[in-house]
Amino acid sequence: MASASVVPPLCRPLSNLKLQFFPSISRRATPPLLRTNFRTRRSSLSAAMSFERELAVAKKAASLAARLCQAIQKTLLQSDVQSKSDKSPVTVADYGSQALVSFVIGKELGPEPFSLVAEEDSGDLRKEESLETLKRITELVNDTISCDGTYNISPLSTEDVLAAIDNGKSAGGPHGQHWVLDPIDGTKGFLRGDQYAIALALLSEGQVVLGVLACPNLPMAPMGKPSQTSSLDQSGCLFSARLGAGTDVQLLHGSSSPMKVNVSSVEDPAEASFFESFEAAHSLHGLSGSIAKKLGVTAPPVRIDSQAKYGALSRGEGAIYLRFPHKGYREKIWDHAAGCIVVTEAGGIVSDAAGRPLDFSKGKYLDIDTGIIVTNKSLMPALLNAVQEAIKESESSSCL
Ligand SMILES: Nc1ncnc2c1ncn2[C@@H]1O[C@H](COP(=O)(O)O)[C@@H](OP(=O)(O)O)[C@H]1O
Ligand SMILES: [Mg+2]
Ligand SMILES: [Mg+2]
Ligand SMILES: [Mg+2]
Repeated sequence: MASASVVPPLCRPLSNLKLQFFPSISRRATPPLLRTNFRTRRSSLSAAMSFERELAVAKKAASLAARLCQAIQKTLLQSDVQSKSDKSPVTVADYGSQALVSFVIGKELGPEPFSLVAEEDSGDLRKEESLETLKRITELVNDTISCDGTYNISPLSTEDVLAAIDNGKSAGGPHGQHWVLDPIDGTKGFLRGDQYAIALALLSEGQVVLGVLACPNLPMAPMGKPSQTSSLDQSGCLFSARLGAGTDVQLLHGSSSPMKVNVSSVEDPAEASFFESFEAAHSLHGLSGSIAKKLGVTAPPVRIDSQAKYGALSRGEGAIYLRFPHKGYREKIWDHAAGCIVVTEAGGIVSDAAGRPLDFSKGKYLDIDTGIIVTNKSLMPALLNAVQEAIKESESSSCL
């Protein structure tokens, strides 16, 4: 475990950086109707159908969690901790982020319990040898809340933090409403100082109805094109999407207005570029290469970590995302739920390798055929053909 000295004092760098762009969701300003439980809310058509308030809560939660992750990643890079085999600072960030998101949802939409399907649980943290780590996480969570200033509460105890993390134990499924959280998606990218995302979605009756991706290291200016305004490059992006309402992007921290985004309209594969995982262990780079070749894509793959790939695609950067895990790997819903709605609301299509839409209603795993492919409506038919041919070829060559 890393020493307490690597934990940054959050208040100092963050004290003047309150989340000023969410004043509308302060508890006091919330109409009483919207503070009732989910079942009651569903009886109010306008509130139930729009999910506007839930989206504002999701943006607030993900942004606050991003604050904590950014502070930890900065320290990781400065102190070179990422080169050690001990990955505990990441664990601290994962737990802290999950606790914060759970805390914000509970504060904003409580007091009734909510259902959260999340990646982390508190099992290891409850062990005696983890007490110092738990105290550090608690301190980080309290610092982040107090620097933000929205919630005037007494500091959370270690038990409060454990309970907030364990809110994420829900199994999901086809009925009711379930928040779906990946507190840090792209852990390996986070360690390298590369891309990662805080990914939060809401499932209602088995369907993803909203999603946000906080991408602290993804600049507002498209990759490879530095913006004229350096502050734009420093903030990171917050993507948000609501069913039927499109996808927006805005600065992760700051007061920019959300801007509507659309996926690429490229129709000629020769002009398309494609994303895939940075980590070869997460996706078969050889298979994507042969698909790209069949399709006529000439640009080399763009390899980045996390659901930042979905965010980048939603704003028209690149035209295709290919993900083919090694045999036996089961995809989890928190790795795709937010990214999926961010892309589909921007006009894209997300499917498995057989062309079926992803089904988020089956619990924490996605039951998918072979892989996940994402592109625009024009390219999808040709992409599906190329995918199926390439898979057939790779299967027959592995039988030889
Ligand atoms: N063998 C494997 N095959 C496919 N995905 C894997 C994997 N091992 C881990 N992952 C998932 O890949 C995610 C990162 O995706 P990407 O490669 O696009 O950055 C990880 O999310 P976490 O970082 O949240 O654990 C993890 O859930
Ligand atoms: Mg993940
Ligand atoms: Mg994760
Ligand atoms: Mg993980």
